[in-house]
Amino acid sequence: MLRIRPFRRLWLVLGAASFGDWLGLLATSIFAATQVSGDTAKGLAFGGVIAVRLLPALLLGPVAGVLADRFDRRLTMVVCDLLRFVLFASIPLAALLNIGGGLVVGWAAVATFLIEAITLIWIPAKEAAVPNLIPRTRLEVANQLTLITTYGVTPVLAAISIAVLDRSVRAVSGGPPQGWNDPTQLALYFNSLSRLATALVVFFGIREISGRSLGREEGEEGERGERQSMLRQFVEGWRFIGKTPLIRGLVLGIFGAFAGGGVVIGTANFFTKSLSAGEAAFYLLFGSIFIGLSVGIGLGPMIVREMSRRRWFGMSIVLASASVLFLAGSIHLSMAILGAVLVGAGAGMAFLSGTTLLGGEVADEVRGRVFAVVQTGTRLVLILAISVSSLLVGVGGSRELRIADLGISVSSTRLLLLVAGIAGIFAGVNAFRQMDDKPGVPVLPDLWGSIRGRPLSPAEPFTSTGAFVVFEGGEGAGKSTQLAALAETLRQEGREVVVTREPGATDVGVRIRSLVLESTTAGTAPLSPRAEALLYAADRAHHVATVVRPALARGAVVISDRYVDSSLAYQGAGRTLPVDEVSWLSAWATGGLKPDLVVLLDVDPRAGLLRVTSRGAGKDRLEAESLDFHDRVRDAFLDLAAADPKRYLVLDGSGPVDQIAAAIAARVGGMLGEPDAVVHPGPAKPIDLSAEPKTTAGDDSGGLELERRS
Ligand SMILES: Nc1ncnc2c1ncn2[C@@H]1O[C@H](COP(=O)(O)OP(=O)(O)OP(=O)(O)O)[C@@H](O)[C@H]1O
Ligand SMILES: Cc1cn([C@H]2C[C@H](O)[C@@H](COP(=O)(O)O)O2)c(=O)[nH]c1=O
Repeated sequence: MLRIRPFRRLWLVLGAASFGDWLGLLATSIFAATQVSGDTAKGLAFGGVIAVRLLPALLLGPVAGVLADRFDRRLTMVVCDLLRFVLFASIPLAALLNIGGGLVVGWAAVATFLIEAITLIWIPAKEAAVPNLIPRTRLEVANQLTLITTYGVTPVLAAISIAVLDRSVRAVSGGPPQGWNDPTQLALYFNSLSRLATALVVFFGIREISGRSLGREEGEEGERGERQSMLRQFVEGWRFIGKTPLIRGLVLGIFGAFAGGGVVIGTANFFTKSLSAGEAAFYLLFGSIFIGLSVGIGLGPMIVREMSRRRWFGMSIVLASASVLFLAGSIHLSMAILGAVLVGAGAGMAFLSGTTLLGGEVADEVRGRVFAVVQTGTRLVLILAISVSSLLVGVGGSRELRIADLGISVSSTRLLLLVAGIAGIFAGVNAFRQMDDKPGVPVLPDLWGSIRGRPLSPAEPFTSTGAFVVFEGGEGAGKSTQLAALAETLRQEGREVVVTREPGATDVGVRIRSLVLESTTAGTAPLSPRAEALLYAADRAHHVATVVRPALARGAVVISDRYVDSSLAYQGAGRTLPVDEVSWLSAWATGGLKPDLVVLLDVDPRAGLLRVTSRGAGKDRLEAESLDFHDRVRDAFLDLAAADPKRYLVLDGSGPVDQIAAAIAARVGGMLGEPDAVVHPGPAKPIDLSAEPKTTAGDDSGGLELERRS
């Protein structure tokens, strides 16, 4: 990632600037407190500076995004940083003027307000520029790097630096620091210089940030007379957010997550009391949330791997909110610490996936405005959630609930956490629904598959008016015989029937069939199991795309001699390749197309193979496999049928041909209805890898249907 020159430079300056900003935040607050005397005044000065930092979001937030989308982002960043350079330096310089503590604190507050207002413009410009510097596929890693640098490494470094600076100054001067050598003042000078450095590097070293965007080109045209008004740009930004389900889901999800986080922060102090834990527990819980955040941001993508980022976002919010519920029910500090780590992990993953989605899926011309809304909204939601929840926790008191020997304190704090958790879960589910890019794909199997690098694919959109019947079974089970009989019956009823098979129903398939079934010539290496699986999958992909789907779309009844189950049984159980991998491969090859009915003809492999050899044509490569191999194949077929009994008709293939044919015709006839009213049982669904075997349902099989083998 850091090999990309403009990104490397931006990351370095952002790291330095973020370090400076954290130093600045700590220093301004401490600095203001040291300018006045008395506990109350110190507390007011400290809190006042923090409050003033949050205030501009209320006033300027919405406009900031318009500026980021309207003007050259590089110049916007440079001008903002030069102004911040001057303002940061002005705070300690004011103290040197001997104008009195009150005025110095007043100026610190004004300068902080202005700095924060400028930051509101700088952040959307920077956030909107980053996606233009790197390929989309690397955006997540870039976000990981910047988030960990900004919220993980630099705040810790800043706190350590201030402490070390303070100690060093005291050691050198032999007393408390005075005037310019005060570490808080030095930190502010450093903050100021870091902003100057950022401005210079962005101006001279990262010209790419100026890249053209439609909106800004429009802006330039506007200078020739057609320029959109700022008000219109502002309104359009909001309209875009309101009308685009992905963005709406993202924004609401992020707000929900921040509201939950705010409630956790607002109630944290009372919560630790309700655990009867000491003051240190408060800091322990905070530390745990931060550890969780780092885990979520740093390890999240490695854990979920191929998971759809849109799904991951909603799921992360649900994880964080469910963990808030867990926190609400914690009766011991160890439980609360686990809950706090999980809250942090969920929030970190939501933060990372949300930022990446915003960067990757929002068009450049509105990106600044969307980032500005998120930035402003999150601050407001956070302040509201913290203040309202810290007010409410005081109300209501607490009751002691005795369950067995445990005394659980049921306080308004826990109730608030409960409400926040439930509301967060709703926000997460709502975000998931609005943004889902795999509708119909079951969530947990998809998550499990993704963790193992094989996410489920959504079924290809496809309207079928026909029906898809597949014959499966071991060698010589009687598939071709029964398939021909069924086709004849259906044709006599006046239906369009397409008889096909795997492998070998297409020109490509014929060539694949000879590759997989012809015995290897002496001296050449035998076909490897994986290559064999891929060849069957390739045949299937082409077969489904060129024969099966078009026929189903026409309304025909498609009857295929073998399909996906043959791969699961032969390559999975027979060749002992991981069945879920073979299943995933077939699901991908077929776009998730499942048959409406699978007729499984079960015969003992010994009998089946005898039938095959009695045809006198010799054995192909698979027929020549060992009896053990064929036994495994048979068992696998029966297990698959048992796992999805409604979709299978399992018949004893050693019975009389006519009886088997009658049983099949009855089942298929019942499924299809009257010839001119073909009912398709349901749309194609993705293959669910998590299905556990279930018992076989009874059916109209004329007494031939097999019991499930244990
Ligand atoms: N129920 C049955 N009872 C006795 N013989 C049968 C029965 N069904 C089919 N046969 C015979 O068994 C042999 C194999 O039948 P068929 O070709 O239909 O099986 P298959 O499952 O399609 O075989 P393959 O695995 O080679 O595709 C044929 O000679 C057929 O006439
Ligand atoms: C589709 C499919 C088939 N096979 C095997 C099963 C048989 O041994 C042959 C096909 O021969 P048939 O006479 O047409 O039945 O191929 C397989 O191993 N995997 C598959 O996916």
